[in-house]
Amino acid sequence: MQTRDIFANISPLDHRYSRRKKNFDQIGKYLSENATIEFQAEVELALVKVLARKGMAPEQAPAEVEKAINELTTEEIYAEEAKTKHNIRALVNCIQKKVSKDIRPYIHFTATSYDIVDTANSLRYQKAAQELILPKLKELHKSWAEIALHEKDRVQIGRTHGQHAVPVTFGFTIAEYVARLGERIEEIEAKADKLVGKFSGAVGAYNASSIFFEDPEEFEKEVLAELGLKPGEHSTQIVQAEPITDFIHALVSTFSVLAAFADDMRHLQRSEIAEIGEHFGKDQVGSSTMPHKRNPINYENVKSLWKAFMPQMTTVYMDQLSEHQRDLTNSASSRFIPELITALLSAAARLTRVSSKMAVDQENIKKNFEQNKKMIVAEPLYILLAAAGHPDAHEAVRKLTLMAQETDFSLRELVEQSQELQGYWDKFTRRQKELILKPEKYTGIAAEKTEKIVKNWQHKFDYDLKTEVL
Ligand SMILES: O=C(O)C[C@H](Nc1ncnc2c1ncn2[C@@H]1O[C@H](COP(=O)(O)O)[C@@H](O)[C@H]1O)C(=O)O
Repeated sequence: MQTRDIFANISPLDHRYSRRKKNFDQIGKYLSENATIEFQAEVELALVKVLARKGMAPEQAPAEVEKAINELTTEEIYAEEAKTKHNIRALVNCIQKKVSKDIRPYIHFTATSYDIVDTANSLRYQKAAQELILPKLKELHKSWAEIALHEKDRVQIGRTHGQHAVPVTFGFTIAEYVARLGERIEEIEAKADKLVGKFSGAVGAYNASSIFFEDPEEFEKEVLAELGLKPGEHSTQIVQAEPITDFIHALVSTFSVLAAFADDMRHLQRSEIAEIGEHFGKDQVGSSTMPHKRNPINYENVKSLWKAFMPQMTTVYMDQLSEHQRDLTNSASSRFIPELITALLSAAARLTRVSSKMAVDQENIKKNFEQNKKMIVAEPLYILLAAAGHPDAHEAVRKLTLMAQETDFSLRELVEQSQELQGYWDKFTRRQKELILKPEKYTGIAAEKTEKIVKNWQHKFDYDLKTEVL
């Protein structure tokens, strides 16, 4: 077996959930180990650029450093780390070896390792959010908006506690997720914008940079501005932990929305419910032993990935604690954040694929609705009786539902058989009576609300839908 074979990798994210996808190179651009080092080198370059601009480093320093970092390889840095046992010193040494003697002193000048590491991470996560995560999630969002709009009028039984409750529409069911994902997308956008860098040295008091700069905070701002970042209000050897914690929380809670959707859709695929289906390829196998099966494997995969990565949030919270001006216990743990992001991207891509080919079984949605039709109107009936002056409407209707369960009569028929209740019934308007006689009309404003939600997000995210929102 060749060592470069992708199946030699340990993480299933490499060989199973991302690498085989055509966008892996793009993911690797921000989340791979090569990217980690490239972004760190980019921060070292920004420092040299500012030093040269200030006349401290030779004029040609940025060009030389840029050339040097273009030639850097991850392998050589790891080989150097094997000697130094310090990854950032290894990076600095490798850059220094590639530039002329008079430029070497300005590599990493006044910096501590985490001026580089934390700044580079904020930068790559911010870019990953803008160029990778947000577009991918918006694609998924659009596919859900399409379904919501297309299905806005399709009456479906609403379920609470797994029991038939009162009617909604299938579009409304999906609109919940359009709203929840939309709000999370905005949250990711906001939290990515708030990621910060630092250039405040080994304990955050600008000890080294204040030797050379009258206003070291201004110098920090200049270096970070080269990269499009800002500093936080305070830093120690590391940036304040909260901006990255909030950013990852936004990602993980988004992942939870995806998992909740997947779980709901999986339940709607149960044999007894069968209201939707996953597209099934003609050569696809459902079960190795039961040839008839069509399993909701995609939804199950998303929930499973979420189970693997959602708990990582606990680690992120633990990384908020660092002793005094820092300890290194957040170092190894934070190296797994790219995996969490990759898993989220994989789940989003999978759900987009499945959602855009979702099969909605109109017959079964109707059949399930009809199943309990006579009970569904218990709620409007009791409310209308109360509004018509019945002193104990809830109890009266509860008794009717028990009778309805024991007989073939509908609630309406039982009302008709009771002189007392019929008296209240006669006070109902035509429209109110219709709600009891035709439970499928008892959907509240499900369709309008669906349309409103879709329209809101279509406007915000500026995408076209096949089904027009008027
Ligand atoms: O600017 C500095 O370096 C300041 C220094 N603190 C350190 N800051 C940043 N990195 C450091 C530090 N110390 C070690 N290392 C190196 O970090 C690497 C940790 O590797 P891993 O545990 O795999 O994540 C691994 O390569 C470690 O060697 C201090 O003494 O405060």
